[in-house]
Amino acid sequence: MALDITPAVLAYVPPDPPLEQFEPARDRAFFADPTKASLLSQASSIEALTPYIGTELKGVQVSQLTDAQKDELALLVAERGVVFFRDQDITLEQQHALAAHYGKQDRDPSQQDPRHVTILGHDFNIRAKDRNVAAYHGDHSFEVNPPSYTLLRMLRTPETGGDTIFTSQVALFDKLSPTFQKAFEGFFGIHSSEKYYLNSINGGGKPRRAPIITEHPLVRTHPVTHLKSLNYNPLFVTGVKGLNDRESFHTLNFLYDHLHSADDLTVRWKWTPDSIAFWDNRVVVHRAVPGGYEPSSREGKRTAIFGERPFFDPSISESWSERKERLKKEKLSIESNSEYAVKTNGHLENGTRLDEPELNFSKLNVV
Ligand SMILES: O=C(O)CCC(=O)C(=O)O
Ligand SMILES: [Fe+2]
Repeated sequence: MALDITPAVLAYVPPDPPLEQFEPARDRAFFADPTKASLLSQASSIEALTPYIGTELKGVQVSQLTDAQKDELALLVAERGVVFFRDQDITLEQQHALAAHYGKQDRDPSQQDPRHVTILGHDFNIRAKDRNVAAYHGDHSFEVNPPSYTLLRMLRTPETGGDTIFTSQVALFDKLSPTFQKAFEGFFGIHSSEKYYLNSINGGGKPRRAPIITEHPLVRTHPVTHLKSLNYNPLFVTGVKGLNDRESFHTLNFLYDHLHSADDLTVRWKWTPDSIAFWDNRVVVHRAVPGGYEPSSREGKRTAIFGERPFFDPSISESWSERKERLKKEKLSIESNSEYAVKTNGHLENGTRLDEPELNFSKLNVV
């Protein structure tokens, strides 16, 4: 395999240097009303698709959101991992404008218009190949500043097939034993774009940047929710820093198993034309389900923005279960505090309940 690809790499010198680390603008979720009243009161239905991840909003056109609603959507995405919409009336330029609201757009070095990535249908055997979008991944996790808010809009979809699966890394961390949680909190994953780069070159592409290898904490703190999340994906994480080869191999195998047996922490989205998935790429991994449909019947456009450099700060972070426990206790002790009660037990005018204490991290959203 190495012999097949080496000559192509040697023959091609990419024009651009790697991106330097930068400080992104403050996460827009910090600007949101924690109750998200403006966004949610407009929705005709708010459906949590699974307990841990994924909410579908109906009756909302993302192209029509006010700036306040866009900020509230960021907070909802950060809390629920991924938010879905159907029947959206939005142009590519409007999609770019929406992305730009959230920060500096991730520029994909392999695309003609690097502001977005064109996603096509996938036709291969998921069991035979684990080097592409069928492998669980966080988009561009090898970047120094990997993407945070990421939006995929499907223009065309097959009648059946071509679904995408999203899994919560917050929940994946939470389901580890306390002993593994502690151990992993000290680890750094090695994220590499080498395979991605080689695939691109071997597919006839001319990526603008050389491959990069970046170390990121294996457990990260979400800057807004302050929840602890695993920061692993099998497509780009090639090793664990400081472990010897066998230790690294078996640790990655464990993580692979942990992720691939997490049906309970996962949502599977069936696309229809003009539907959207908007996810927080910092705390969610996803995979495309390939095969069984005509690839040319599927096309999407993905936009993303650069997030902060992943960090882990134990002094401000909690696991999902710790958060739930604390909110339960605090609620008991400050039940008479009406402001808090509104934030954690709000009801929409139309009667739809939106509290779910574990989904409401309002106390930390305002730091
Ligand atoms: O094709 C898909 O379903 C997912 C593609 C993907 O990985 C992405 O948009 O980041
Ligand atoms: Fe992806």
